[in-house]
Amino acid sequence: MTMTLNAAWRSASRRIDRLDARLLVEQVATCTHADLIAHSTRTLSADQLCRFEALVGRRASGEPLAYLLGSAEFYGREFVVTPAVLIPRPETELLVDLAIERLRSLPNARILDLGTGSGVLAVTLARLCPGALVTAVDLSPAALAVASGNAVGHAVEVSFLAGHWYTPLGESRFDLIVANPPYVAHADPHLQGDGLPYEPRIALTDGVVGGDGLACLREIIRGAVTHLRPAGWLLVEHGYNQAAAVRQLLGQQRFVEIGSWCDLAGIERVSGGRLD
Ligand SMILES: C[S@@+](CC[C@H](N)C(=O)[O-])C[C@H]1O[C@@H](n2cnc3c(N)ncnc32)[C@H](O)[C@@H]1O
Repeated sequence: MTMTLNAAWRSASRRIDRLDARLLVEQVATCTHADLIAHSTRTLSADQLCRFEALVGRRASGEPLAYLLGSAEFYGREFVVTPAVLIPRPETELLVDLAIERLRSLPNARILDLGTGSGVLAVTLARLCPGALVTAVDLSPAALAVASGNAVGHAVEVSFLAGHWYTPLGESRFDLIVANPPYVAHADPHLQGDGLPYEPRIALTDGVVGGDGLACLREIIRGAVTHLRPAGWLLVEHGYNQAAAVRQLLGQQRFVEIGSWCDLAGIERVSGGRLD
């Protein structure tokens, strides 16, 4: 059986979001949106149709579109994503904005990205700050393989290290540390919904039974004091209801200019401070 691109798109739009259906048709037919409009009577082969139906079925079951497409957009650039990495979120772009503001006067800054996942923060900062020296750490070797592929794809150099937060870094110190660590509490019901069961558990939650989700943030904030250069900045992403707790953690260490910043929805999602 074969089907025109347009018919396949319309038929899938009855089961999944129309835009998702369009992107999946374009993926299977290896065509652009313009091709889809101009050549909508082109047919999908039986093999393509079979692959398309399988993808639509997976999307209808809740599998995130980014894993089906194998890519996601972050800060205006495309990144390869696989189920080994968290799908980058728009609110994480706020971390980039805040980092860039602080790096303006530091053209050769040393930057550390903790929990790099797909490498979106490390790679984006390396692209935007060509003189910077960027290091990125993750516990997951599979995530690091995706991240280093993204660094090659975006033609930047990042030193990727495997290990637990600061452990692989020795005594190195940085001008700026960014981190989007796992911060969803282990018992949070959101972990069961909206595509999250498909994402790596290690990227979402610290796994502490009965915990508040802040175990990784506590460790990162404590360790930053010995891995920042004087006057260096730490910027961390956190949950929608964790800003006050994170500011308190920063206040317990030698941080000044402590603040929280809102995402586009007006929710405090990034907090940070400068080492005194
Ligand atoms: C929320 S994801 C962030 C990924 C990426 N930075 C982003 O913003 O899309 C958190 C990442 O932290 C990593 N991670 C979890 N525990 C870690 C640990 N103890 N040490 C280093 N990385 C860890 C996970 O593998 C995951 O890639």
